Amino acid sequence: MRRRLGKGFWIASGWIGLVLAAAVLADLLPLPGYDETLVGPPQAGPSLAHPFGTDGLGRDVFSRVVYGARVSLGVGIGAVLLGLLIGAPLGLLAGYRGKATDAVIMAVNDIALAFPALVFALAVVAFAGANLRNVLIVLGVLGVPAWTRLVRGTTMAFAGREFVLAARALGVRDRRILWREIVPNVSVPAASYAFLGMAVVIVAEGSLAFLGLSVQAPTPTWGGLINEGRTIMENAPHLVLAPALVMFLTVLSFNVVGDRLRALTDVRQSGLEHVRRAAAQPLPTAPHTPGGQLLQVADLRTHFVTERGVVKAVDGVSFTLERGRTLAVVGESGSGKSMLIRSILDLLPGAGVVRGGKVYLDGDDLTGFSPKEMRQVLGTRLAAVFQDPMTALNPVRTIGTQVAEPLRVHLGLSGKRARAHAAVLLASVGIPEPERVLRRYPHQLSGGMRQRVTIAMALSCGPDVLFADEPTTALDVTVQDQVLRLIHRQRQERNMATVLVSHDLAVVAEWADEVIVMYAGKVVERGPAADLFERTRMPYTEALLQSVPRLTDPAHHRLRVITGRPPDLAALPSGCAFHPRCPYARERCVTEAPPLFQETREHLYACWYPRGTEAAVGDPVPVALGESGPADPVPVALGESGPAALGEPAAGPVPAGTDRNGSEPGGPEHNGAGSAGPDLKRPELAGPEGADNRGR
Ligand SMILES: Nc1ncnc2c1ncn2[C@@H]1O[C@H](COP(=O)(O)OP(=O)(O)OP(=O)(O)O)[C@@H](O)[C@H]1O
Repeated sequence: MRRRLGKGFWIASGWIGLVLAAAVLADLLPLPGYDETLVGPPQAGPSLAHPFGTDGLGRDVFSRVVYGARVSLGVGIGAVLLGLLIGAPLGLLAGYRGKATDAVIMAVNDIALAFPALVFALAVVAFAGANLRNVLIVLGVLGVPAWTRLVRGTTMAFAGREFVLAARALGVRDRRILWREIVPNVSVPAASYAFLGMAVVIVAEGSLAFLGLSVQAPTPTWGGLINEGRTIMENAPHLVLAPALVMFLTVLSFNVVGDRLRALTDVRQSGLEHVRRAAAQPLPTAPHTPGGQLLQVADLRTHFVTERGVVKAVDGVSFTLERGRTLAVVGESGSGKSMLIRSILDLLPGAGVVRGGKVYLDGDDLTGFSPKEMRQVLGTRLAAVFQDPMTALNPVRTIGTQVAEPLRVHLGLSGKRARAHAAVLLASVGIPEPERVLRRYPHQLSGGMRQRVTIAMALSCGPDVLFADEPTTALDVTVQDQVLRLIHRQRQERNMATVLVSHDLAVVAEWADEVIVMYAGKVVERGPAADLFERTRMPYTEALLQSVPRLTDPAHHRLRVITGRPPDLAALPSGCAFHPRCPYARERCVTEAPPLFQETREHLYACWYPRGTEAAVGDPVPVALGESGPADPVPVALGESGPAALGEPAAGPVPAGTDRNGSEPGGPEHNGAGSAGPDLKRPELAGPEGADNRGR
C-alpha cells in the first residue's frame, strides 16, 4: 500500500497532520495570543522570534496563521462531514434501489446541482449572518448533491458486482448487504472525495473570508489574513505570502491525498447495457401443475426493455431436474445461460426487466414468492457459485467474515460458532489450514482456493440445488478439474442437484447427466448428455461440438468455428434464429421458427431438418433453393412449456426415421450420431462413457 500510494501521499499527509495538530493544540503551544498587539515591532519581517513576521498592530502572524487553521480546517472537515451525512445515505438508496427511488432522488439532485453554488453561499451568509456555524452549514449543504452523485454511482457499480449477487444468492437482507458489502467498498472512493472536497471547501471559505463573509474579527482566518495584508502588501508582503503559502500547501496536500486514494480505487461500470426505465408489462405466465421433480422450470422468460427494443435474453425455457443429477447449460456467449440462472434465482437487474413463466422447487412456486420469502430460499435451498471467484468475494472483508455470513444469517449461529463452522466448511472443500485462511483477504489466496471458498459458502446451509455459472472459466486448467471434481463430490455426498453453466463441451461431456443447448435465449436441443452427444440433431449443437479442439487433430490444424455472428437479441432473424449461420438452412427455416421436436422421450430439438435423420438427407441445400424438405418432424404437443418439456410423454407422432425409444435409426443416411457424435467418445474429450465413471 505504502509503495502504491507514493512518497507524495505521505509528504502531503504529513503536512495535513502537522497543520491539524498545530490547530488543535494551538492553546498549548508557546505562542503569543493571536490578538495580542505589539508582541513585536509592527510590520516586521520574519525573524527567529516571529517566523512569519508581525502585522500592522505588531501581532504575531505565525500565531494568527495557526489559529486561522482552526477555522479553515474546522469548516473544511465539518462541511464535508455534513455533506457526507446527508448525501451518502441518499446516494446509497438511489444506487441500490434504482427505479423510482433513484429517479426521484436524482431529479432533485440535478436541480440542486444547477444552483450557482458560490452565489448561493454569498447570499445565504450575507442574509443569515457571517459566523462559523452559518458558513459551515452553507458549504456543507452545497456539497450534498456531489456526495449523492458520487455515492450513487459507486453503489450502482458495486451493486452489479458478483459478490453482491453472491450475497443476494445467499439470501442476505438488503440492509445487511448495504452495510457489509457495499459501504466498505464505497468508503474508499468516499474517503478520496472527502479529501478533494476539503480542499474545495477551504478555498471556498477563504474566498468568503476574503470578502468579509466568514468568521468575523478578531478571530483570524486564512482568507481574512490575506485580505488584511492586501492593503499593506507593498511594505509587508509577508502578511499575504505567509497565510497564502500555508493555505496553498494545505489545499495542495488535500488534493494530493485525495487523488492518490482515488487512484487506488478502480470502480468500473458493471458493463450492463443501459436499460430504459420503461413501464414494462409483466409477461404472461403459463399455467402448469408441478410434478414430483426437485426443480421444474416452465416457460421461463426474461426480457429487457432497452432503447434498441426488447432483448429476449431468456425466451420460453423449460426443464426439470431430479435430486443427485447435474444439468449442463451450454451455448455461445450471449445465448442467455447466465440470465437463465439469474432468472431462476430471481437475481435480475432491477430496471426494465420483465420475467414470466414458473419455477417450482419441490413443488413450491418460487415465482409467487415475495422478496422476503425468496431470501429464505436463497442460500438455504438454492445456492450459486459464480464465474470469477475474485469478483465473487468482497475484497475488503476477510474470508472468515464472508464464509460465516450465511451461517449467521440463516442458521443464526453466533460469531464464534459461525467461525468454527466456517473452518469445518473450508476443510470440507479441501482447504488446508482453514483457521489461517479464515483470517486472510481474498487477494491473498490463489484462484482455485478462492473458488473453493465460494463453493464452501454456497454449500454452507445444505442447498437442494447448486447453480454453478462457469465456475472454472477464470481458473487455471490444472485447477479447473479439481474444482469440478469438488462440485461433483459434494453433489454426490449431499444428494444435491447441480446446474452447471459452461461453454466447455469437454467439461459438459465429462460431468453432466443432462444437457440444455441454448441459442438466442431459447433451448434448441435438450436431452441426456450421452444421447445428445451421440445423436446430435440440431445443427447448432453439431457446430458447437465440431468447434471443440481435439488432441487427435493434426498439428497446425485450423480450428473449426461457427461461421457468422451470434444474433442481436433485440432484432432476431425471422424463422429459426440460427438460420443465417446454418449450412443446412432451407426456405422453411427462414420463414417459420421450429418448435421443439421429440427424438426420444427426453431428447428434444428445435430444427426442421435435424441432423442424422431422413429430414437431413443429402448435402446442405442453400436457402434460395429451399423447399420444405421431406418428412417434416412433428413438434412436441405443447411446445417447450408442455408436459413433454417437463418430462411427460408427448402426444403425436415422431419424425419419420427416428425412434421414440432412442434406439439407433438404421439406413445409410443415418449417421446416427450427427456428424459430431462419435467424437464425444474420444477419450480426450469425454472419457469412458457412462453416467458414473466419475466417482472421484
Ligand atoms: N441488463 C441488460 N440489458 C439488456 N440486455 C441484457 C442485460 N443483461 C444481459 N443482457 C443480454 O442478455 C443476453 C444473454 O446474456 P447472458 O449473460 O445470459 O449470456 P451468456 O450466455 O451467459 O454469456 P456468457 O457466456 O458470455 O456469460 C445477452 O445478449 C446480453 O446482451
